[in-house]
Amino acid sequence: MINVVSNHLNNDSESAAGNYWQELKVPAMRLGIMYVAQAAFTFVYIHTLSCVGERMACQLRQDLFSAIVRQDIAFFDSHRTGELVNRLTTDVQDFKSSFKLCVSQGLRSITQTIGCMVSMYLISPPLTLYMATIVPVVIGVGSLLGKFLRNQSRAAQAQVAKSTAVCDEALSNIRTVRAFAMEEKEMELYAQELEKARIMQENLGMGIGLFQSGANLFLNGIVLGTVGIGGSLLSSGQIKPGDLMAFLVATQTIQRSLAQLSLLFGHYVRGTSAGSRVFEYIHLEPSIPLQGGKTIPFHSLFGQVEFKNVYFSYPTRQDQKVLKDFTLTLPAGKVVALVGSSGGGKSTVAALLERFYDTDSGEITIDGHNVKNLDPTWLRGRAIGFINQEPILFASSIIENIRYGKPSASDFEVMEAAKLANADDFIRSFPNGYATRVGERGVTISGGQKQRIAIARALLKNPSILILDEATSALDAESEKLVQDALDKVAAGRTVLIVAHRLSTIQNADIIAVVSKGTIAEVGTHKSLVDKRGLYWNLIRQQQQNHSSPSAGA
Ligand SMILES: Nc1ncnc2c1ncn2[C@@H]1O[C@H](COP(=O)(O)OP(=O)(O)OP(=O)(O)O)[C@@H](O)[C@H]1O
Repeated sequence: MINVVSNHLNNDSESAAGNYWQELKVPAMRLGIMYVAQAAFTFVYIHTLSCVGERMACQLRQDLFSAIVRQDIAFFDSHRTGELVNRLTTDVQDFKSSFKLCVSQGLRSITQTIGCMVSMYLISPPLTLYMATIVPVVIGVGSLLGKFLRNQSRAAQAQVAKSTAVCDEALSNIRTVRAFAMEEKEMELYAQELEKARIMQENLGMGIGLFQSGANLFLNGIVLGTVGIGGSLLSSGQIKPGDLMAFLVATQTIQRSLAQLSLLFGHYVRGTSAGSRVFEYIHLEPSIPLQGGKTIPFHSLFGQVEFKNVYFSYPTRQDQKVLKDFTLTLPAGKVVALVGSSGGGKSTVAALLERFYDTDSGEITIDGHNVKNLDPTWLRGRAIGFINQEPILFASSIIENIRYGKPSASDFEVMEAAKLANADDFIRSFPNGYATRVGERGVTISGGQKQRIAIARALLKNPSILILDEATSALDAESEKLVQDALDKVAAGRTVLIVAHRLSTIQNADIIAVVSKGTIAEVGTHKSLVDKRGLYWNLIRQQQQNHSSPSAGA
């Protein structure tokens, strides 16, 4: 009996469950489809936003880097590397994060607010009008405060960049820091700059916090105001209780959305000020463009250089006239050496020929063409070779460092250039030969070896005009002979401008010009200048005394 009842009951409950399932099947499936669609939308939305953000950051970094690299040398005289790197990294990152956050959360809050406003208007136009008059006040106050906080944010970000610059400088020059036992001092300096940044960021945080708490108070006031005005409309029968309830729910949703927006405000402030720091350089036009202008065909380029009444001050130090009425001719195919006391302006002459800067007045011509009318990329990339004898090597292989002189050069051409520069033997003596990687600043090879790699690099370019900015640091006798020998080979058949610091190396120059206080004081050959017993003769005597004094003392 019990079994029968229980079977019956079971049959009953099974059929009830069956009916129940039949009724629920369609809505449950709809709900399931909705959940899957929601998951799919969430995925598409997050993925799309992430793609847009990353592509934007990547593009911004590319644009910013190419804008920075294009800037005048004067720009780099007044901006520290660390600050520039900070814009490329931290500022772009801040801009991207704020953009993603503001778009994802801001869009939701704004659509929620608009949607609720519409339904509120449908419920009660007078109450909605009251709401609508208050929202512009919030926006107005927000914009004013936003402007103030954006300036604060910009200042704080600039300070962060300054601290990064201190850190960058110390790490880039770690050998000097170590040699002078300045680690503690550098740590202190960095800590000081960081501390300033921390205070500025905290003040900014306080400003944003004050704005948010004020906005919250204000928004809660709106809800209270709605209750008050709604109550009076209710008592006068202008609104039904159910509608007032619905209106209040919508008001609270708006309040939550606007509170969410006020939270986003801090990110918006940081993002826009980071963005303006990024775009400031992207929109900055250099005064000396990289491209544009005439080129002289290789076969008709003789390399006669003339400086005519050149006056020049560095843009960062306008009040100091570095060159004054500087006039000098470098005949085609001849070697001209600039000598003179330190700070006289010799390296400046070389920098002007490379058009790192433009003259204030006067002109510099190559085969009669003003360098201002020549294509700067052609001028620096093809016409002029620059060998700084304290060269910087890139953190890559030796072969790539030499190929920097002509990216299209074959391995054979690179090796031929290295042979001419007396570099092939020492490069092959390394276990990895030409594939040997040199350190970040080429620190894994000696000074003389670095110089010969730099000479090979310039040789590969095969320029008509060569500038040799002589090293101030002396090499040992053997190394110096190898370097000098390589230089003699590389100089043959070209117009050469030597910025000389040691007079012993330039006695055979065709012309020696003594630069003093930004002008040519004497010019002639070694013999004629020695016979003259003037400034050049004095310089030689000074150097001889300097060289002989240590041995005299010994
Ligand atoms: N980038 C720069 N910005 C501002 N002033 C500079 C810059 N480079 C050099 N100067 C200044 O210009 C003057 C000439 O410098 P320059 O390097 O041309 O002299 P130099 O004769 O080559 O000296 P040295 O023999 O010591 O290398 C110096 O007073 C120097 O301080």
